Amino acid sequence: MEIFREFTFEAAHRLPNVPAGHKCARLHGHSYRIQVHLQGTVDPHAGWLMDFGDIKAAFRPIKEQLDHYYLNDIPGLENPTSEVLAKWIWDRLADQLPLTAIQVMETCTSGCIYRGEG
Ligand SMILES: Nc1nc2c(c(=O)[nH]1)N=C([C@H](O)[C@H](O)COP(=O)(O)OP(=O)(O)OP(=O)(O)O)CN2
Ligand SMILES: [Zn+2]
Repeated sequence: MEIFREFTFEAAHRLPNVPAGHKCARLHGHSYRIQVHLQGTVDPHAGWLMDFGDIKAAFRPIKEQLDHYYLNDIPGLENPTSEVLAKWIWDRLADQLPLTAIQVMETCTSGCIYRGEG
């Protein structure tokens, strides 16, 4: 069984390593949507794998670091692509939750899914 919880935050960024003239080199912002996916077995009495509220509690300190900040200023996010951000979030949750995936949506149509691979 797999469950997920979605979170949102607003942040600004720019991508420092894109080719000259690329629009993403300019300062801009996104309404990020993050899905935290995890796996486990359903407790027969509770009827759930884990309380969604516990996922929310684990994500809270991450949201506090990201929401309404300039991502490039945050250690580890100097080049804040979706891919870098997904791994950054994974690395901060993996010791607390049985993660299967972190999905980052930068826009309604663009995002990435990180499953803990290298
Ligand atoms: N593989 C990646 N490609 C791009 C990333 C990224 O994180 N990983 N990021 C960006 C920019 O941050 C950009 O803001 C988002 O890209 P894009 O899908 O081009 O967004 P738009 O809203 O501008 O798309 P349009 O449909 O063209 O308006 C770029 N690439
Ligand atoms: Zn962007």
